[in-house]
Amino acid sequence: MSGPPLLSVHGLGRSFGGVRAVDDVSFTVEPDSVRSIIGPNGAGKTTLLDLITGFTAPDSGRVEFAGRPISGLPPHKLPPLGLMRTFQSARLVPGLSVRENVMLGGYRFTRARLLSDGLRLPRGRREERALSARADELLRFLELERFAGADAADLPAGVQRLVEVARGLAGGPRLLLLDEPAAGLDDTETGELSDVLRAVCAGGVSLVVIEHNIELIMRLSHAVLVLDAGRVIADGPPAAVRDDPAVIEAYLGAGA
Ligand SMILES: Nc1ncnc2c1ncn2[C@@H]1O[C@H](COP(=O)(O)OP(=O)(O)OP(=O)(O)O)[C@@H](O)[C@H]1O
Repeated sequence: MSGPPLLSVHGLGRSFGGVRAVDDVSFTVEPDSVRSIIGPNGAGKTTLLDLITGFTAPDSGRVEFAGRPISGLPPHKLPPLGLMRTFQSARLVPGLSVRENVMLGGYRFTRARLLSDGLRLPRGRREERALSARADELLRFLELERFAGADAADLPAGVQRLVEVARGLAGGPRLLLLDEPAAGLDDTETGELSDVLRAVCAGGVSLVVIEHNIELIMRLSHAVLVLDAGRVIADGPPAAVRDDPAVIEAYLGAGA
């Protein structure tokens, strides 16, 4: 890991009424790394992701991605730059196949694209075939090809989470932000997810992972940011963060 950071967050802040949800948060994501964000419920983790990806406007601070300012850009401008995210709530689309769900992650909603799709022009069909081929390639990479034609809603939670990762990769990001990818998974499924995320990172995609599963965080991360009540209370390698008394008191508890 060397060179300038892939993502730089400087002094981000946002209040909702009287609640300072994110308070002067700064951190970086290095190329080819996994950066985790942990903290108690309500610590501001999802709001921080929303501020980085343009879903919520910050009231202070700025963000740079790959050396260019991205503060103020609307969410749909970020995937073409190489920044993708998944959502805690927006899961796979039921009624669509796994392949179709993955293809959704690769669409570029430009005006020209909507026109060529709407009119069924050759360009639209060509892009459709390219997206389908890319989806199959990703499903092979994640060893999910046997599920390609299945209805996404019929799959076990562990497989659905992996398909969400595939969908996040479909647009060819340099950085993928994952909001609680292990939510609802058992130990075996979490282990599989961990292997997949490692392989994704080794393949040149950096990750930001919000998670409550500390085992996963410790296994996966190069650096961990800890939030409490909107503020950074620790930032460093996983082992140092785990042993930090402030983190133990605010989040991990005596049993961790
Ligand atoms: N749109 C909103 N309007 C009002 N308050 C909000 C809004 N979004 C977040 N908050 C508040 O901001 C604080 C941070 O919430 P956030 O969801 O970012 O925390 P979190 O760390 O992601 O929590 P969890 O682990 O439970 O997902 C909370 O007090 C929450 O109630």
